[in-house]
Amino acid sequence: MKNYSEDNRLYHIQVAPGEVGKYVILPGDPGRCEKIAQYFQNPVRIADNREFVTYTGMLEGEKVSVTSTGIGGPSTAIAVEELYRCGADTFVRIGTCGGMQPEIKSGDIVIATGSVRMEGTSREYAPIEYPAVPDLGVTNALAEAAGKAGYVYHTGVVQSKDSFYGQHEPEVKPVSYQLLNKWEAWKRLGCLASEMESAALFIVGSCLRVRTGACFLVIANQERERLGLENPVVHDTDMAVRTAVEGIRNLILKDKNSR
Ligand SMILES: O=P(O)(O)O[C@H]1O[C@H](CO)[C@@H](O)[C@H]1O
Ligand SMILES: O=c1cc[nH]c(=O)[nH]1
Repeated sequence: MKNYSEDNRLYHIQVAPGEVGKYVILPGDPGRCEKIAQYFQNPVRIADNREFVTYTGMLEGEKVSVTSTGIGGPSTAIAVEELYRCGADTFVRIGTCGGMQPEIKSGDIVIATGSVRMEGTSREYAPIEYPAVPDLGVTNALAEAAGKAGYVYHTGVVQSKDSFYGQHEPEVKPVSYQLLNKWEAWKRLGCLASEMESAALFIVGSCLRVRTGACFLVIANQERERLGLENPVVHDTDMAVRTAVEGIRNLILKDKNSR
């Protein structure tokens, strides 16, 4: 495998093999990394290149890391591929999302059991018939963490797309006929929320045969807005971050017990 780098570091994330743990938390926003790393013991900043910021520390005696993916499938796929080459094999995305069903409220947590592949990246890895699904063990560990903490959480299918503004202003786009009709279909099929990275994460994970999972903070819900229901905007990602960190802790403990 070619690193395209003069030293041992992977080209985009600028991390060298061995500098990350097997367990990696993946926020989209680089600004979220330091906050997440504070939940680790002895966190060390490893790299900061483009949208990819990485810290490594310890949790339950295991090396764990956090690397930001930036927005969207292409940079998420790069982060996962390069982290895998550095030794990671378990990936948990923590992101923000917009609710799609009336019962999904701002401040709730959504845990993905699958993702609609309305994005381009995953098509360069697997035929569209193949489902974007996370690992069941990782997903259960996240649900257990959210439940134990007493958070309001929902499990179900989320929609991954490439255009944030295609989600929020579909009517002014030249392809409004497509965006609006598909959004309606996803809603009728019961999609809980919309975000931009989980389909790529799950499909790249399937290709690499590694474990993936994803949890999200619902920041708002345009469908509640449309129905005239209360819809405040919530920005504090702490509950979703804790769900990811405690989910990883659950997995570490389970993995140790099954060795
Ligand atoms: O909060 P993050 O993890 O970036 O996730 C969501 O927020 C961004 C859009 O605002 C997209 O990346 C979307 O998936
Ligand atoms: O509505 C939203 C909120 C966060 N991220 C998205 O992709 N959409």
